[in-house]
Amino acid sequence: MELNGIRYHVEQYGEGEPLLLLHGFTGSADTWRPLLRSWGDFRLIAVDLIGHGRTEAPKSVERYQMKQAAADLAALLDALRIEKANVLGYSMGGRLALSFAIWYPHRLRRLVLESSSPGLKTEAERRARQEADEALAQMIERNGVRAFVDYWEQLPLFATQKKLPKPVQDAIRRERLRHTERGLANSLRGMGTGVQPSWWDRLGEVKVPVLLLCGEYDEKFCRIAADMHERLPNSELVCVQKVGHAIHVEQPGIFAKIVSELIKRG
Ligand SMILES: C=C(O[C@H]1C=C[C@H](C(=O)CCC(=O)O)[C@@H](C(=O)O)[C@@H]1O)C(=O)O
Repeated sequence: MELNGIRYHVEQYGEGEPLLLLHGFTGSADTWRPLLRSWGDFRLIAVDLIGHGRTEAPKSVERYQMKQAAADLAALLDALRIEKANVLGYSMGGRLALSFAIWYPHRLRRLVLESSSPGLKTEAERRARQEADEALAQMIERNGVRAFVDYWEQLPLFATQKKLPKPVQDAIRRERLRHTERGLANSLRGMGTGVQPSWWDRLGEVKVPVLLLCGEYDEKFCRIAADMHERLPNSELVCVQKVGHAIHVEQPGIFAKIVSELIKRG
């Protein structure tokens, strides 16, 4: 469907409480496929975010900015005639979900943030990250998606995924390889961790119930989640044991159960 001039790939499953699913960097709506049956009593809306998968990857970096991507989500809910939705974001998708919560609080029922962050606290951190992400974007454009995926999947953040069954690892790799150089490079430049607004000082504005999820072995994002938990007025922090960054991949059953319980809690 077209949202603010961009052709988005959107998948819908089931009926009931609307649950908007936002994948991470290098992900897509396919990220959530193993979980669809677990959430059969929700109205699931899974999108390929801008520059990812089957959604358009425009040339303009500005079009990927958080403000625009959040406006696209509001347009998506309008198109689906959903006034308020539960929004679940993983990693980059969580940064977008939180940005949506700040800019469109009246469109939100509950928020689930898996292994995510509100951006970076200081201008110095943001500047350094922007430079690192620009270098990574240029590497993608110079060496191609396959070389980037080879590098990306070796990050310590994803070390625990090496213990997953080979077919699961292969599915993650196939999903990552499906993107274009322009889509990934411009996603980093437009909505990367260093370029997005920092929400650290505005977390007090998020009044809806927030479920913060992190994986025990993902120390960095567990520290971020604990800090967010201190600042959010209505949040719950769950540290899922014996998993890393991508909880929904490593323990899909536990992940689905925790999320379902939050949404059904009313
Ligand atoms: C490596 C760091 O940051 C990246 C890590 C995770 C985020 C993500 O969406 C990865 C999803 C995946 O590959 O499974 C990504 C993002 O938020 O855009 C970050 O760039 C780090 O150490 O901060």
